[in-house]
Amino acid sequence: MINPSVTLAHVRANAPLVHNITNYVAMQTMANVLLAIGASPAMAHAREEAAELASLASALTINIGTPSIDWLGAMGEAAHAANRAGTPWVLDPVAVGATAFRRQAARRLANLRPTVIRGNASEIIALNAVIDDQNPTAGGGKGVDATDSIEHAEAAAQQLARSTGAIIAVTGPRDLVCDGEQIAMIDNGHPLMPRVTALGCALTGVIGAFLGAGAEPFEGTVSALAYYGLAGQQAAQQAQGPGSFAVQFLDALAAMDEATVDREARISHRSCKH
Ligand SMILES: Nc1ncnc2c1ncn2[C@@H]1O[C@H](COP(=O)(O)OP(=O)(O)O)[C@@H](O)[C@H]1O
Ligand SMILES: Cc1ncsc1CCOP(=O)(O)O
Ligand SMILES: [Mg+2]
Repeated sequence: MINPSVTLAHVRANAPLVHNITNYVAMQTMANVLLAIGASPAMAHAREEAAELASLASALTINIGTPSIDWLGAMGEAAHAANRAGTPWVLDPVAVGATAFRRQAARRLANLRPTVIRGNASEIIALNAVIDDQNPTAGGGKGVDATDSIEHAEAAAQQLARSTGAIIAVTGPRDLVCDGEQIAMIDNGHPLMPRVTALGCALTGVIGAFLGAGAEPFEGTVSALAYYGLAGQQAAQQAQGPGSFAVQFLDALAAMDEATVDREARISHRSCKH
């Protein structure tokens, strides 16, 4: 039985420092989302300081949305520092199927033992293909957007969990979390969420905050997804479209009543099929 409110309460009480090496598009949205949930965000991608900051933080997130060679060096050093410090870290393989450069970057990072990997269905299918040395074009995706269904990504998520040792979170109209043995499905969320850029990237930060507040990785990831989706549902009730939704969404994350999360989280659990 997962109680999403427990970790939300820990985040609010402890304000974990979350170090993010994220993309130019997501930086401000992600920082605002982390502040709204009660965490303390820090964005830092210089190679000169990435490892030092990662070893101070409660959690690290690494996102390849706008990659460059310099940033990749910082990402690798930060991931190693997090591993040395026993700090949880989350990988967001944005648009990994799109280019050879992203495939190479994501393969290197996924092999550095991330605690959680979160992506949309197409990203998880593509990353699994990369790690498994399959056809590099496996997994559709249109740039940063998904073209595959969650159901279609289930086998890839399971295989990727087993090959990397990470918890795999696949997000979309429904969310799926897999640790290689068990699967949780989360049926919260709203169709306006993918109409605002960087809400997936910001969610990666929220997972980081939940783990940084001490949650066990599988439970913490499921809890973060349920809370986030529920905030999307609440925001949509007030919104006129994507613009006002973005504003309402921050307010909904901040105002979320902890008992409401436990009551309205739609989480189901089962074993993996194979
Ligand atoms: N069609 C949808 N209906 C409900 N929730 C959605 C939908 N698409 C995405 N979401 C939610 O939006 C958030 C970001 O997920 P997603 O759009 O898959 O990430 P990304 O931006 O990385 O592709 C998640 O909380 C997910 O549940
Ligand atoms: C549009 C875009 N281009 C490069 S990164 C990025 C943001 C992607 O954000 P998300 O994966 O949360 O939609
Ligand atoms: Mg994304």
